[in-house]
Amino acid sequence: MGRSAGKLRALLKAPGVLTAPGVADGVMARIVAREGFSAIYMTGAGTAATRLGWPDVGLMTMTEMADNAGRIAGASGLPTIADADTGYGGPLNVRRTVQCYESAGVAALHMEDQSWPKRCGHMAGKTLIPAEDMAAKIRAACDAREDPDFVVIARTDAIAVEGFDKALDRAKRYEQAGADVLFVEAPTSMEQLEAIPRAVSAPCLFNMAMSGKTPFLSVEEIEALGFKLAIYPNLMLMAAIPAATGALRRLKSEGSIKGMTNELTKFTDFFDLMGMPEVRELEERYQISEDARAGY
Ligand SMILES: C[C@](O)(C(=O)O)[C@H](CC(=O)O)C(=O)O
Repeated sequence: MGRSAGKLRALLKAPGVLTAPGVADGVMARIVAREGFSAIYMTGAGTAATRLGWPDVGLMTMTEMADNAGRIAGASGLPTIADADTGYGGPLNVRRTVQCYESAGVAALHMEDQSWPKRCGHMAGKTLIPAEDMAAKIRAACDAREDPDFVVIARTDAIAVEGFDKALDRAKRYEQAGADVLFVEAPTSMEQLEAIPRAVSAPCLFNMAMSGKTPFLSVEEIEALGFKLAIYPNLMLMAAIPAATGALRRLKSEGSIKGMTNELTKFTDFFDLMGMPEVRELEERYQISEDARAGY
């Protein structure tokens, strides 16, 4: 996990678009690492869903989010880009947010210009803070980082509230305030998507949300548009929900799990995914036998 922000900066400089699947827990984080992705994203919507069973409407607190982000960074070992909602207050709160995320082992956070309580960027009913207040929060975030490589991503939710041109004005303003990466939330057309990376010189983030507001584009198309980082916030959760629902329905209808065991992850594969080979190696290194364990 050490120097993960530096690793993320290097990945952002490399050719191509950096693809960061979104997760909210350690199991999903392990899958992303096993499947060979080089960066990971902590979704706020998925975190609210996974931790609380509630939607993304500003119910999670800063420390809960930082804690979850740290667990994901730890379980995946990957440079972690984490949702930090609005930064949880004014510039002073933002400073503390950056410090907490950084000490949790996160490489980057994104912070948006919505007022609190925020809502998922793809939902109706958003409101914004003034651009100058957001610019001050971005300056505070940049000042607060201890590792100069820690990546500050500024998000604007202005498209749905003030229109596309104002959203681009905000993005430019946030770039001047020091944001390393710009995230213009919920563009709705190819014209908008083409204009965003051209409007600023900092790298841009593409949010492949599942709402359908933003066109579903391939990684090649995202790259051709000039975006540098693509997040897939809830892809894995959306894939897991029908699978889990199907298993429960079969349990109900068949009264047993016997008929589905071939389709399920095997017990040993599950623990291997969770790092059992590493545990075995460590047990060997420290000579932790069953007898020794009995003495602890
Ligand atoms: C990026 C996002 O903030 C998230 O929480 O992952 C969400 C994603 C989503 O709900 O699909 C967003 O507001 O876009």
